[in-house]
Amino acid sequence: MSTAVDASVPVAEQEDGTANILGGKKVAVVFVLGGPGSGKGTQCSNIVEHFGFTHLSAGELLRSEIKSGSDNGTMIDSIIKEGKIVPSEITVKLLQEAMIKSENDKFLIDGFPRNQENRLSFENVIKISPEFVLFFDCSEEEMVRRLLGRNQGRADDNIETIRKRFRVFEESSLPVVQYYDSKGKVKKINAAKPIPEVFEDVKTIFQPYGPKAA
Ligand SMILES: Nc1ncnc2c1ncn2[C@@H]1O[C@H](COP(=O)(O)OP(=O)(O)O)[C@@H](O)[C@H]1O
Ligand SMILES: Nc1ccn([C@@H]2O[C@H](COP(=O)(O)OP(=O)(O)O)[C@@H](O)[C@H]2O)c(=O)n1
Ligand SMILES: [Mg+2]
Repeated sequence: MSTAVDASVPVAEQEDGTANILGGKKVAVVFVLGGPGSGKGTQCSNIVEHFGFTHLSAGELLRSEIKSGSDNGTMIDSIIKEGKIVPSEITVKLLQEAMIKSENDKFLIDGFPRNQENRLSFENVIKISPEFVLFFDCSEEEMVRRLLGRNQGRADDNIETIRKRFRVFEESSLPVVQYYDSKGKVKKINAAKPIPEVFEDVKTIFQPYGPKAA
């Protein structure tokens, strides 16, 4: 594994004194938040392509854990079908393993932290503070439309679970956004626009981190 520090990555000085070192390398983390269907995964793919980040979707990591038949799989599956949030120790461990395994030093962490427990667990275990939080703002009406049209065969993309996910987002995830906002770390994007227009706004934010290395 490369331990070189890429001086071109403007890793922010952290006011809490964390060094943002993981497995011997200095890393930059961006948390990507927004309601279900706001376009987090779609825009993360664009950011990977243009700015060379590694995309880690907490939801994808949990779904792989179910598919792998791990001990926790059945429990994770029922929590996701209920639209609830999986215990942080499971999700943080999956994120930590993926970050250590990666050669990259810039990570988009999509759909995490989804509650204050997620946030504190990441802070305590991984000890990395995000450069900033990218927040996709979109109406529920538009998000429902997108989720019902997503067609990825997801067990949680049905109207009953979608309603539950919206409530969890409001009650548990928005307080995390507010927490980071109080620290001046939130970059809010109007996610209701068409995909290319949203990406124009995203690009402006990521300009200091790119372009992707050849
Ligand atoms: N700006 C947009 N306008 C219209 N549809 C979108 C937009 N962004 C994403 N989508 C579509 O909406 C669905 C949900 O997007 P996704 O990126 O999976 O959202 P999230 O990860 O936030 O749940 C997908 O089918 C995607 O193609
Ligand atoms: N940090 C996280 C992220 C996702 N999840 C679970 O995984 C589900 C799907 O997350 P996701 O990020 O893939 O969903 P979208 O917002 O992309 O639609 C969530 O509704 C939660 O049940 C979790 O428990 N903890
Ligand atoms: Mg997603």
